Amino acid sequence: MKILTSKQQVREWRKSLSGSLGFVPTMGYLHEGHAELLKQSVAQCDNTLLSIFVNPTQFGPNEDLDRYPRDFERDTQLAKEIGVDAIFYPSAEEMYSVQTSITFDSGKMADALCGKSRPGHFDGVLQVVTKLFHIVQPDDVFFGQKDAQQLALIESLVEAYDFPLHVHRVATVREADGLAKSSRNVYLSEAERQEAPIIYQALQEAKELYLQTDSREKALAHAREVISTKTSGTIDYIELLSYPNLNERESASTMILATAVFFSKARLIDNLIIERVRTHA
Ligand SMILES: Nc1ncnc2c1ncn2[C@@H]1O[C@H](COP(=O)(O)OP(=O)(O)OP(=O)(O)O)[C@@H](O)[C@H]1O
Ligand SMILES: CC(C)(CO)[C@@H](O)C(=O)[O-]
Ligand code: BAL
Repeated sequence: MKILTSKQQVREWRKSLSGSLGFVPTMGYLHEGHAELLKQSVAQCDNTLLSIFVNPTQFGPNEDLDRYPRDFERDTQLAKEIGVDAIFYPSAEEMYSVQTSITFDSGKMADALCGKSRPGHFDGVLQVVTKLFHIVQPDDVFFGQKDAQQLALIESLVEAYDFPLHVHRVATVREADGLAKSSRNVYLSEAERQEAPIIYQALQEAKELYLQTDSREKALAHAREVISTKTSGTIDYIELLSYPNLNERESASTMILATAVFFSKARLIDNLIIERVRTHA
């Protein structure tokens, strides 16, 4: 497995390949969620590249850029076991040495959910993803449904700006007790880790309620009540929107029930996709 640290090395490696290239962008500190993305790429593509880059431009001034968990040795070992062909592991200087006045604006789709509480976050994500796609030139890219708003924005970027690649959606991988796997779960105290699975339980109950009653208000109130009474976390948002458009007013056949919850040192996100089957009398 090759470790590539410069854009030039990636370009040369890319040129040497035969067959298709699958690409899995990450911020490292890999877990089974990332492993699933990588396994799907290895199974479907002739070659797989993993990138590990904690992208500074998607972090707000008071967020966890400096303390974001890192373990490059362990990540390398896991990637090797899965059959990854190369890791792109650039420095921030390598990625951002060229100055430009051109900026990214994620627009309306970033006004909801995480975009609302992390202003500028998705502009940074789309900026780095655009750079990575141009450097790597993959045929297939793999993103997790856990970061549903990110996935929707990347799909929109790819479609609207004609990136010649296919975006694969990968279902959220969970711990045995239902907690969505996340690099940030390590920030949870023991007591918080015990109660964190309640987020997923609350979403499941609210989804059932929504399907039974068709009432957005009842579903959201239930999820809010369960999370606020049964965990010590503070709700950042709970929303029920159309997916992937993320529109509050639209009552679409595919909806997303999504939440973010602050614990003492971690902000966890989770969501469920709801397919509404219309029955005609
Ligand atoms: N539990 C999961 N199941 C499936 N995919 C996941 C899961 N967690 C992360 N991913 C995907 O892995 C890719 C890289 O995400 P990232 O490195 O930010 O991991 P993360 O665990 O989500 O970290 P964080 O806790 O910082 O959000 C993204 O496409 C993300 O959606
Ligand atoms: C897509 C990504 C690698 C861009 O930095 C990041 O937002 C992530 O890990 O989900
Ligand atoms: N997985 C999303 C990356 C971030 O929280 O910055």
